[in-house]
Amino acid sequence: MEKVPAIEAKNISKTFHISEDSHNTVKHRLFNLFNPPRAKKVEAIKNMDFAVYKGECIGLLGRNGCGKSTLVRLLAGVYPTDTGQINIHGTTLLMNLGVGMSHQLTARENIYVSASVLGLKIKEIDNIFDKIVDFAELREFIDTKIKYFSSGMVARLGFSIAVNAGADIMFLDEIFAVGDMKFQEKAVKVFESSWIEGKTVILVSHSMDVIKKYCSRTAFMKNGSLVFFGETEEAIDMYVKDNHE
Ligand SMILES: Nc1ncnc2c1ncn2[C@@H]1O[C@H](COP(=O)(O)OP(=O)(O)OP(=O)(O)O)[C@@H](O)[C@H]1O
Repeated sequence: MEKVPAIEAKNISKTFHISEDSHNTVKHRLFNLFNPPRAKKVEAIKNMDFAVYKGECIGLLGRNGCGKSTLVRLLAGVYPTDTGQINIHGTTLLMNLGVGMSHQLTARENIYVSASVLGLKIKEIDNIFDKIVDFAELREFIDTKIKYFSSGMVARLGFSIAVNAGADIMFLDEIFAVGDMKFQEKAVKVFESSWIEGKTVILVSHSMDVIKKYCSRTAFMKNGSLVFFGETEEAIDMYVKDNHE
């Protein structure tokens, strides 16, 4: 079958500039009037080149702080890149602890906002609204602002919107880590259903079992670099070795 690109990343990079504010007492500040806090550079993503094809389920592995979330945020358009170019072919949805959802809005409002960003018309959202609410099991909280939700509840809502509104490309950042057991079982069922067919999924997870089960190819990242992108088994071996270094 011919490979159709869903995501093309060419030479992308992202650096964060963090100020190290150690002068956090009045005394410290006075003594350091002419010695401003130092700025620290974090090269979160270093010159990456890769392509993901339509219908692939890709795993993303690497130790804490290696840049996984930054990479999916760049791909989903949450952050601009410093260099390079990202071409996305299709609608995207980033699902992690509430990114893309407004904490000042209720669950109901977030459903309408997120689904319209995915290109659905109000009538179409009306039609799938109940399905989204039931799948997320959040009916009694539907008019509650999501700032009062637990992280698992936000994850459930986001996943339910993703499943029912159906973006072409889905970035799922640690979705299996936040939900409770019942939700995880549900999420697994979705992965094993026809829903996944034709969709492109980037799955960030520290769970080897999940990655092994669903990902045809896996990327292994270290210190902001893409060290390997290929056979899932090989990527897992690298990740396990890296954890023992
Ligand atoms: N908004 C930000 N501002 C400044 N620095 C950031 C920002 N987001 C991430 N970083 C830094 O970039 C680096 C990569 O962070 P990132 O969250 O992408 O890692 P990760 O691989 O997703 O980690 P984890 O497995 O813990 O979720 C870290 O050093 C982090 O401190």
